[in-house]
Amino acid sequence: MIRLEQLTIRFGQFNAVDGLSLAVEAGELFGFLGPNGAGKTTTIRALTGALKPSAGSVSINGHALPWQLDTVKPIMGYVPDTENHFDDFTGRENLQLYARLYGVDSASVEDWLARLQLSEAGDLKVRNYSKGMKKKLLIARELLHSPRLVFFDEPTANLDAHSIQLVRSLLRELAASGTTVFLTTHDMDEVEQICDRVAIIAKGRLLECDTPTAFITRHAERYCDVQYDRDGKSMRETLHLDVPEDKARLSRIVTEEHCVRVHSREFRFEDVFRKLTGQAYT
Ligand SMILES: Nc1ncnc2c1ncn2[C@@H]1O[C@H](COP(=O)(O)OP(=O)(O)OP(=O)(O)O)[C@@H](O)[C@H]1O
Repeated sequence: MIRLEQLTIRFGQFNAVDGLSLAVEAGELFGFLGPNGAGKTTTIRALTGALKPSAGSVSINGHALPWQLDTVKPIMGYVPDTENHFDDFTGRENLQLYARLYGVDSASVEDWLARLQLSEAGDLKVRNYSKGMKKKLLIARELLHSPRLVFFDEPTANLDAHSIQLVRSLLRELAASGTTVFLTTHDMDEVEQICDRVAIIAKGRLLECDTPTAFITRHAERYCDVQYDRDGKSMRETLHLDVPEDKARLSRIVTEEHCVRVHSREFRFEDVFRKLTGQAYT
């Protein structure tokens, strides 16, 4: 569905995206991660035809962007990280306007208002919406025309815990129905919960691309917290079990001290992200 081949986007002398190659297949929920300023939004702007590659290429279903944008635009949706509603219109009117533009049945407006739990707020002017409501309206708007490929730039930022769960379930449902979902997020739990595959970039370059589980298996570091009692004083240490001295130290504590607790730490996707991007920035 998506192919990036050595994509480079230059602003003056600065390479915001630097020789990035990626392939995303139809129906994948693909996480595109990186620290602030890594080049995620710039890449999405190239993928939605808003920026022309300085070098390399971007294609969707074999159509090169931005030149063949008109061919692929009808199958694409883009939920940016900032919303651009008509504030003096109600939520319902905003969706009705887009439904007419897309040639979509008005029943679809009610369906999407309901799916994003906005039916009750549908007749409220958007200027009176909360940030979270505006984000959900944006998501509804970009899904009205049943796109086969949707770009989401931090879709759960500013949402409460219920809405976050609602949107995550929706993203999984979209992928299950064959829609390709390209997601940027800074929420590493979200990545672990819902992404099929993930690419991590830094300074515009690809660091690694794989499933969340494979990332964790490959990069896992085993730590344990140990607590023991010495002469009535509580002592705590954190030991890195992949370092021989720490492993020997744990063995000594367990056999020679009055050990109260040994607690192994879970290695999470967030640890992988910090490890990889930390290395990229040192
Ligand atoms: N129009 C522009 N002109 C000059 N520099 C730009 C422009 N757009 C983006 N940049 C620079 O390109 C780099 C990548 O920006 P981008 O917005 O793609 O990062 P990001 O990964 O989306 O970051 P964040 O997680 O903070 O949203 C940044 O250094 C940014 O300042």
